[in-house]
Amino acid sequence: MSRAEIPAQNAEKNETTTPKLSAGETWRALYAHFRPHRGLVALGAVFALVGAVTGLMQPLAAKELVDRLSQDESITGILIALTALVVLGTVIEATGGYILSRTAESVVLAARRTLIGRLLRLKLPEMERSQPGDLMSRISSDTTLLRAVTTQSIVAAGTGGLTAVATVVMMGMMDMVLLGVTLGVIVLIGGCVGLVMPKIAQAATRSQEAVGEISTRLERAFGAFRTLKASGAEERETAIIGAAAEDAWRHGVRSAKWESVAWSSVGLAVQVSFLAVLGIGGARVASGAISVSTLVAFLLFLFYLIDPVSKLVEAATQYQEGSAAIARIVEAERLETEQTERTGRTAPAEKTGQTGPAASVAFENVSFRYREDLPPVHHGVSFEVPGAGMTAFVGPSGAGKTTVFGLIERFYEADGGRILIDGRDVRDWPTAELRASIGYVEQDAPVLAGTLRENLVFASPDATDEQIHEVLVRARLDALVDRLPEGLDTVVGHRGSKLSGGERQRVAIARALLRRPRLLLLDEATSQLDAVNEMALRDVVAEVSREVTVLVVAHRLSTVTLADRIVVMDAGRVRAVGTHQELVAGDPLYGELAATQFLATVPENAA
Ligand SMILES: Nc1ncnc2c1ncn2[C@@H]1O[C@H](COP(=O)(O)OP(=O)(O)OP(=O)(O)O)[C@@H](O)[C@H]1O
Repeated sequence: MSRAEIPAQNAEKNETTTPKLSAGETWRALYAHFRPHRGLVALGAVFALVGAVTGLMQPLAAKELVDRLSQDESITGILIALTALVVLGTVIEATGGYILSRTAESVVLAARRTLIGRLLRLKLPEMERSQPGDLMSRISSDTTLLRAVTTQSIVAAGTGGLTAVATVVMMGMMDMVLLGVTLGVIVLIGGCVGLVMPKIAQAATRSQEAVGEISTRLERAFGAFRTLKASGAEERETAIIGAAAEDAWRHGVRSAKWESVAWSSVGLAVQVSFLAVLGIGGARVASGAISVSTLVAFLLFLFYLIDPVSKLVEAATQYQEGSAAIARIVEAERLETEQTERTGRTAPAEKTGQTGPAASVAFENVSFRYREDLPPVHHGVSFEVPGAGMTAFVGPSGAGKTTVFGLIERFYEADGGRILIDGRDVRDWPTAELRASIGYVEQDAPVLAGTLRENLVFASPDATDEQIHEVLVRARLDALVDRLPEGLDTVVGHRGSKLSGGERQRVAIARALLRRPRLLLLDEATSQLDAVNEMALRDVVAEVSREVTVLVVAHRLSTVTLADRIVVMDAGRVRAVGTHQELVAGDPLYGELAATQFLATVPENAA
């Protein structure tokens, strides 16, 4: 993999490039995360401040100690006071540090919860535009960068600033000339630190983007692991993901470089001022302008200035990293979500053992396109399906059959016409209630990582063992469960990889049935099933359709011949509706499909 290929790879994920937030927007976004925790942060700040003040009193005690020593006075009292100050200061600072770290974790938790809640409610088109891996890295990696900026760095900036001012005032009280020298050095070097700050933010943004790219690529590879292996693509993908990791490393190193420039500037500022104060202060002691104890106290104050100045620099660098992360978090938060809140009405899935009447479905002149820049997929689709019975949708690949299901589920909004379920426009149904009435089995019959039981109860977590057993029998899965070493608690592997294609399909049907739907949408797998599996599936669907409205995107003759009615779709339109025999005789496209695509002859008992 040459370096030249990497920009091309990145070009694909244009849509996930971090937006630039203005300074005000960045601050407001960070403040929104900090706001709910401001009480605890304030408490942490008070502790930090008290700790700093006790630290600040130590030079005064030390000055008193030196003075008493030089005047041959007792130092016991002042020694005890100094020890108490040190111990107290340490305890207070440690408590403040704990409060702040705990609050920082709470900020991360709240940010993660919000993001998880929003991302799982994304509108489907938004999800299709995004990179799931990159979105995952925003939840896992970017949120951790909020940890410091919303707590420690705010407190560090506040307490550091206050302590620095107090220290400077005390230094001024000791000697204005030495203070002038100290501030001169600090301001000069501080200016240089200010120049490198934006570079830290830039490097942090790039680094986070590269981490997102790693997640995106990994998600792609793990999602098609068999294909990856069968294609012999391991090395290529390793190189691509490795290049993204290298990108993250490069920008991390760049950020570390600028951070170390900032830190060494702080060290330099302190050392140069220390030497300057020592030289000029020594001369002032020699000339009698100040006493030795004043010089000692001033040097101790200078020593104490290191901490607040370091805190200010640390706060500034953390702010740069936080601003990189917050831009990516804000972008994810701005993605459009669905309103799927539940209404007062109980959804069928929540009733115990009760199935409502089978739902009727009607499309009235529906038109739809997936995106403005894509051609329409439906050009005025109309059909009517009464309650119960089975309706098969057939047609050439790309005719718009699966899209019918996406519109019924309201994953997408139709651009024109109406879709009626039980005579009621889907736009007037509360989304949660609408979906609770529907069982949906996708074409690739997704089975989730976990146990068979977890898969079955995914859509109806309150299902009883009896209900589970009932659907297992209906989906002809009971024999499989008996065979499995741990029965329902057998782990089925990532995406159900330990099950056969037909078993996966029946698990998906069982899951949908457990929801006790009034309408079952079944997108039949295009892959061929063996005769036993095919028969099992056919029987299950036929049985279910006696009491539930079943719509099937059919790819097999065995399914089609079972249907009460067949809707023939072509290029986004319904061209004919009828039974198998009517259509074989009356519709040339159907006749051709029956003869070729279904790859089988009509069974003798066909309807
Ligand atoms: N999420 C999507 N975004 C953009 N275009 C899409 C999307 N899903 C499907 N399409 C396009 O819409 C058209 C209809 O797709 P649809 O899946 O409804 O066809 P189908 O009749 O079910 O096909 P098949 O029998 O191959 O499953 C196709 O041209 C497809 O490329």
